[in-house]
Amino acid sequence: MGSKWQMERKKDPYYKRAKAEDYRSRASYKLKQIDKKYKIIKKGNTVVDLGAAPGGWSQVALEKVDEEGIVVGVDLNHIRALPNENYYRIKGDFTTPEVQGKITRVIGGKAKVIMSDASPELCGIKNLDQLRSIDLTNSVIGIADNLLEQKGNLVMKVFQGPEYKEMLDGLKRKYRQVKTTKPPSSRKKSSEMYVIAMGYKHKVKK
Ligand SMILES: C[S@@+](CC[C@H](N)C(=O)[O-])C[C@H]1O[C@@H](n2cnc3c(N)ncnc32)[C@H](O)[C@@H]1O
Repeated sequence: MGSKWQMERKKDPYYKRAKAEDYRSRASYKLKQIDKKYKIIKKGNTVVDLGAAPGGWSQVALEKVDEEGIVVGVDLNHIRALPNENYYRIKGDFTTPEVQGKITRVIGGKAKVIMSDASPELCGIKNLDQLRSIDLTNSVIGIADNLLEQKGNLVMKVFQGPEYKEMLDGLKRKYRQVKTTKPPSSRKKSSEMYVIAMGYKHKVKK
């Protein structure tokens, strides 16, 4: 007998599908559903996957970019290797200049897509968790400011909190189009949302 969480997971259709289709995570379907709707990743793109372990989003991105593009997965945790020669892994904290420098060196220029499914480590204290979430979101937006090429796309997971609207307004000034979505594979009880910011314009000074 497993735990309640393990039992629920076994019944989850996306978990079963991920196992059957050889994806490392049920989260793969979130990116598939987002990309089907917004067409954010194209053949030949350079994609940076922030908070990539175990690698489900990276697998989907690799299918999309094909052999002509590259995907870089970054995580605090080890990401097991994938067979694709155009997949690069970086272990570390992407909020640090050191890891950001490594990403820049690996892509050798700018990225067409920055995506982040990163979740902060939650401690259960609401205010503190909200702050951690905002910090992580701001880091992802800052990385996109530095690494995205003109007309590039950003996809990131966010948790709705007090600064949510302000964050969206900030993105609307920098991107041609900003959408929010909760893909069908995102659990209803989770407060996560995904922001899709398309067509990066330029860095806007506050
Ligand atoms: C929900 S998982 C990502 C799942 C992934 N999209 C997939 O499909 O397999 C969130 C990940 O974000 C990573 N993460 C959170 N904060 C991070 C940070 N500052 N630097 C690097 N990775 C981070 C965690 O270690 C965790 O592996």
